[in-house]
Amino acid sequence: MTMARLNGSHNTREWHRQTIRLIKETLPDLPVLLDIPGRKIRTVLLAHEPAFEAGDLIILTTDSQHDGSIKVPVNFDRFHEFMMPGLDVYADDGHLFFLVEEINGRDVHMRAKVGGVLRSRKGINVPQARFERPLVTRSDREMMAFAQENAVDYVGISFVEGAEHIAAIRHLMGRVPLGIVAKVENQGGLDNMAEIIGASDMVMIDRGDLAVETSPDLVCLFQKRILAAAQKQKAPVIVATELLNTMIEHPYPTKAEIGDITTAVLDGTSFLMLSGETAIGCYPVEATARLQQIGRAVSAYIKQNGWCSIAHPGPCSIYHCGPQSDPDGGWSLPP
Ligand SMILES: Nc1ncnc2c1ncn2[C@@H]1O[C@H](COP(=O)(O)OP(=O)(O)OP(=O)(O)O)[C@@H](O)[C@H]1O
Ligand SMILES: CC(=O)C(=O)O
Repeated sequence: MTMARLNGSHNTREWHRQTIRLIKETLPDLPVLLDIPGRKIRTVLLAHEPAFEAGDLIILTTDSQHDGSIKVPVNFDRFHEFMMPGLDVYADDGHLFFLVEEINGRDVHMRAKVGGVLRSRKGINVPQARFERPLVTRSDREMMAFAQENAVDYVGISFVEGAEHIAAIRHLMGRVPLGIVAKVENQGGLDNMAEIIGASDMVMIDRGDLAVETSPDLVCLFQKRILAAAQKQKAPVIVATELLNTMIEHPYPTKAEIGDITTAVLDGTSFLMLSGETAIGCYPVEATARLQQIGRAVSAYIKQNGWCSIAHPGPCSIYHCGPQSDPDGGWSLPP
């Protein structure tokens, strides 16, 4: 493992504090990346996580009194103002989707298109809506102070759509600068990828949100474009999400997942990131080892055979396989 990523949207502050301390005690040289919750809209922590069938009515609300049993609150209190009948709403990286039928005060009535369970703190995406949210929220400020207090190395910033957002985050950091990982996860991020790459310290291709916000069918091509743009600027990139998704439940990956990792390495990714596999999966250790094994094997083959679509391939390990890496494969992290 060459970097540990913690997601500030899950678990408690105390859990994060203790986990950061544990990482620093155990692996003092391992960089820590903390994702700041940012502008991503999510369900809140629910006492009741509703299960439903296709065709059932589900109500999202900005009335925080609810607990999920009748209505499901979301963490953006103006959400209802941007909703209208006919909009598509996606939840949980697009695994669940709904059609808005009616807005009633703070409640958004939606018809489920597929069955499932709407769980706590799952992302809510409405690609057709343009939410007016400040670049930096109150919870971002608190989380940034927490990141600085706990001396993490990088913060991950969601839904970056331009250099202005990165500048606002740098300003917020003041005298305690941390590395900034810009998460490219919507059309705005794609449109402005060159300036985002230039302004940040590293870019993350967040395939979960990016797929829902744009097109799941084209996300692999978007990944290639971002990787090519980053190589032009010699900037490091993290490819994230579903690399070994079946290993959440099974001890072995599919050939398609191995192919996905191979493509990312061939296209010059600097880091490969697991998320659900290690956050909630049954095989976190196996998934981590397997990712490293595949990355190393692919990098070694590329090197031996001089067969690669990029100029300077380097060996690969988890989170780490850089075209711009040194001859031993050690990616030098920006100070
Ligand atoms: N502590 C946790 N408790 C429950 N589920 C979690 C926890 N941490 C992560 N998950 C789940 O694991 C999966 C992958 O986690 P990931 O960190 O990618 O979160 P996410 O909610 O998709 O947010 P992001 O878009 O910022 O990555 C998601 O389905 C997430 O809900
Ligand atoms: C990792 C992440 O934030 C995503 O895939 O959306």
